[in-house]
Amino acid sequence: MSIHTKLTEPFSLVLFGATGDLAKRKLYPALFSLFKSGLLPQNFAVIGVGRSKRTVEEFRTAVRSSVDQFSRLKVTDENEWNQFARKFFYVIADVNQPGQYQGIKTVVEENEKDWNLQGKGNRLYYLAIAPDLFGSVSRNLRLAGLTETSGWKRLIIEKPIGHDYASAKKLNEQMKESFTEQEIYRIDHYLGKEMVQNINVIRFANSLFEPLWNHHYIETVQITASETVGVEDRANYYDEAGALRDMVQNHILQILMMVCMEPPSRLKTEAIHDEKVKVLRSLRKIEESEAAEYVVRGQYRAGMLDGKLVPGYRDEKNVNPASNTETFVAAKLYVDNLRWAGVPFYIRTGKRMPAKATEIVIQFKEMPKNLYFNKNNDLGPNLLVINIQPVEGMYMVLNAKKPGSINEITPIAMEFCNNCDQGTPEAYESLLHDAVAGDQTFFTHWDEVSLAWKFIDPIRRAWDRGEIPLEFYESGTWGPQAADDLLAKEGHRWWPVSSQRRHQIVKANEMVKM
Ligand SMILES: NC(=O)C1=CN([C@@H]2O[C@H](COP(=O)(O)OP(=O)(O)OC[C@H]3O[C@@H](n4cnc5c(N)ncnc54)[C@H](OP(=O)(O)O)[C@@H]3O)[C@@H](O)[C@H]2O)C=CC1
Ligand SMILES: O=C1O[C@H](COP(=O)(O)O)[C@@H](O)[C@H](O)[C@H]1O
Repeated sequence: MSIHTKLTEPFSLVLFGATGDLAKRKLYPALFSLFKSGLLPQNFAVIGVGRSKRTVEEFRTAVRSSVDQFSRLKVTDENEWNQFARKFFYVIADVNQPGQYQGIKTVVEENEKDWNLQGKGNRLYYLAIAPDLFGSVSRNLRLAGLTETSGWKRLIIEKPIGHDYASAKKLNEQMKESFTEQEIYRIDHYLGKEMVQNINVIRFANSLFEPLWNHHYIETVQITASETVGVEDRANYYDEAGALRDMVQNHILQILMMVCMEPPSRLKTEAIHDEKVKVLRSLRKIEESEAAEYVVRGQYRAGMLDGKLVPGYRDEKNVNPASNTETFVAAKLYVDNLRWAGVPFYIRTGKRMPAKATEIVIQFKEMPKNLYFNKNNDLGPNLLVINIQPVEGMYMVLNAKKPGSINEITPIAMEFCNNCDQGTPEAYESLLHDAVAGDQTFFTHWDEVSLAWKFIDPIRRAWDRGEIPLEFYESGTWGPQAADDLLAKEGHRWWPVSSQRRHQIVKANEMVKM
């Protein structure tokens, strides 16, 4: 649903994890931006839950400081702020204690009474807490009667959903005891990003691209999600998870599905999910014995980034000094269906790389080189680059005549920037909006989660057996040499990321000649 659609139905948002990092950095700012944009209904309430002792006033003050610090849209008027702040409540509760849900119920019911909606309020339960608590919260919500309403009830959960297929399945079964699949909203925040949502439009609304979007015309597809940050203060989670579970199982595979899916029969949630799931079903399985051939894992060492020396992963706070956790993954994937037969999809993601960039490069097949225009061996392939972040947009690299020459070729670029002139909604704004609106299109279905784990698990097992080397890369570089070799074997190479070159016509010469 368009984020510009005003939400009109009253609702209660019960936010577990109200004192946590996600709430502070993403959720309160997103709620405020939605409010400030006039998209929230007159009647809504946010009931924060945590064990930390806070008065309602203290909680509202904490929400204010998170909005001031992180919100896309800023508070410009104290009346506006007071109207927003009045919607926030706080309940001290340990989610493992069923008896402590009564306090939550009281606040929810009081608000619903004020809105003349006794017994029929709409309720959104957001679990911004560790996944091992999801089962217990779902059960306790039901035991406390909080799932009994003739309005709608929905459960939003965050990743990671388990650490492998078996644990994800168990979690899912626990949640299913209280919520149906249609009521469970699994967040993959990449699906809330503007340009990820734009992939379908770029593909299916342009007769320029749609006929070419297959193995007849596309040589390779590259998906890069690079970060400059290291593990930061999340080592307790990350050292267990690693990049394969943290980024590939969810965000990267979601992007892959969007790039590869067939046109849906209708622009409806079910039809889109069906097509995405078919991509995962066609994804060539990588057996444990093949992991070394298809996947590279790396870990950052100390190095220079932005002119500063940064420590190696094993020296980071709370990381096991002998850790073999991967902070980088590169892989060669194949989608074995008629559209994509033989096209390699190269993916890479890593921390402590030279730039923050999420990009998709569609590399088209080259023109026959023996024809007219390749005298100087300077005829490069056409590229379509979809910039997901930080710059949102796309550009195409084409070939044209060098001005003044006879038949000399020069690469040229055509660029579109989505967020250069004005900001676009943050992923969490869009996702919160859709969850309240009841639109599951950009949330992940259980089939997607389960198939993604089934794809990842054998690779993980191969690594856990320790038979495949962990490659090291210096911080501030594009990963280990093995990641370049993976492509070189197929006669390909990574295209340099371009999104650092903000608001600048792309230097296609550099792109093509590097
Ligand atoms: N932070 C991020 O950017 C991202 C986070 N996520 C996911 O979001 C979830 C939350 O992450 P994050 O905010 O970083 O985690 P934090 O550790 O910062 O916060 C955890 C929250 O859980 C609450 N909590 C923990 N145990 C209990 C309990 N027994 N009863 C009640 N409340 C409890 C804490 O409140 P209190 O201490 O007051 O009890 C706190 O509010 C996780 O699933 C994470 O994987 C996903 C993507 C990005
Ligand atoms: O889910 C996660 O994503 C972030 C990267 O998100 P982005 O929106 O900044 O690209 C990553 O840093 C984190 O490790 C992972 O858990």
